[in-house]
Amino acid sequence: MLCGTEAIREALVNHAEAFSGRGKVHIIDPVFRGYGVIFSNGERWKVLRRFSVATMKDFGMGKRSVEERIQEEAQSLVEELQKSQERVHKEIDQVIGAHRPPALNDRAKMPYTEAVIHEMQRFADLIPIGVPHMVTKDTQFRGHMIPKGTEVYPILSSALHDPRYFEKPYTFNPDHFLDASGALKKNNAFMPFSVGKRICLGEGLAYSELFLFFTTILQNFSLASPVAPEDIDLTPRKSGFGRFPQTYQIQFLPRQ
Ligand code: HEM
Repeated sequence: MLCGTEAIREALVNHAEAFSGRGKVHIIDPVFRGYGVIFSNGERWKVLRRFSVATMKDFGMGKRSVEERIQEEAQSLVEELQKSQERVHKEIDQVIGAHRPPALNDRAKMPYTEAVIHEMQRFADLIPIGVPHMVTKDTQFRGHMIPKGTEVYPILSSALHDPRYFEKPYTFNPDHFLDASGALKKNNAFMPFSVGKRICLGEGLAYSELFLFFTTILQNFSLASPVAPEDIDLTPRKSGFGRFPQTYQIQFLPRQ
């Protein structure tokens, strides 16, 4: 188990090649049988990773077209949610007028929104024990000899709740990602997508979606809960390989 920000970074970034193997996930392995970019190893993984990155680039990842597609998706989600309140909307449209959808280059000017999204990902801690790695060769690490083939779990939760990097690790607080002047602050322990050679391949896409969906929804609605805030139970429904939240009721209140 790799616990804590430094241990995870030292292994997955400083010894990136040695720790780039994929360990076994026993309930999933019989399905994937070592195929697919997530569960493959060696030359097969290298080829698949290069192929996947190239394919995503061909499909326009990081280009304007993907941004537009996500905006459309976000917009249609908003439209779904707005259907029952069409009258209110007409009124809003007449009084306020049409708004342009949020765009990715707004991010730089929205440090607080960015901090909230970072904090949501940190607090949600979706993949607490990470996806197992495997050392590809005998490796000296922090005075220990780790034999080739050893499975290594980067405990992402230990970084996302590292008290040396987050003042109140178990409290939702966007200030964790803001400096004194209100600018977005990089935090080395923020690694919901992991780090190093096997870092999530969809990081850019997932983050773009989170930003565009979140800002599009909040541009159009205020969110509320029918339950008093102090009665909301934040204990996850299940916590194992994934950390699944409970089911909540949420109110989308169209903004005036
Ligand atoms: C919020 C959403 C997501 C989170 C939190 C997340 C997190 C992760 C994590 C922790 C890993 C393991 C990294 C490691 O082995 O150290 C991973 C791997 C991976 N993710 Fe994601 N992911 C997300 C969305 C996506 C999306 C949208 C895609 C596809 C477009 C994607 C594709 C992959 C792939 C292909 C790998 C395996 C990379 C490899 O083994 O080389 N992920 N992800």
